[in-house]
Amino acid sequence: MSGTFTAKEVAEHNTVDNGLYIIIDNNVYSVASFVDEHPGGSKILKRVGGKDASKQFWKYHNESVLKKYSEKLKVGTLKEEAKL
Ligand code: HEM
Repeated sequence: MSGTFTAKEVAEHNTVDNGLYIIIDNNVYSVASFVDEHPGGSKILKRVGGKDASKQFWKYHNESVLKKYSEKLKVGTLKEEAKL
């Protein structure tokens, strides 16, 4: 599954029930299936649902985490002109 999302569309997916999308750089991830296994906890992920979490992500992780989980969690990319 892969698509292009506006920031507004991502913002609509801000709960586990509707996919819990988060933006990291220009990519969109659906972390609903992952929240319960997130080593950093589910709470912190739910808090950034529907938002750009790039800053928080890079504070706690490195590129290898994205490499490992992208295939499973990435649902698309952010529409460039719609970036907040
Ligand atoms: C696609 C999204 C994410 C994935 C796949 C992911 C994955 C992981 C993994 C695998 C770890 C274990 C440590 C490591 O291997 O580096 C971890 C730890 C952690 N993550 Fe995430 N994470 C994601 C998003 C986020 C976001 C958006 C935040 C903050 C808002 C966050 C906060 C943390 C914290 C605080 C830890 C614990 C760090 C520690 O104990 O040292 N994560 N995450």
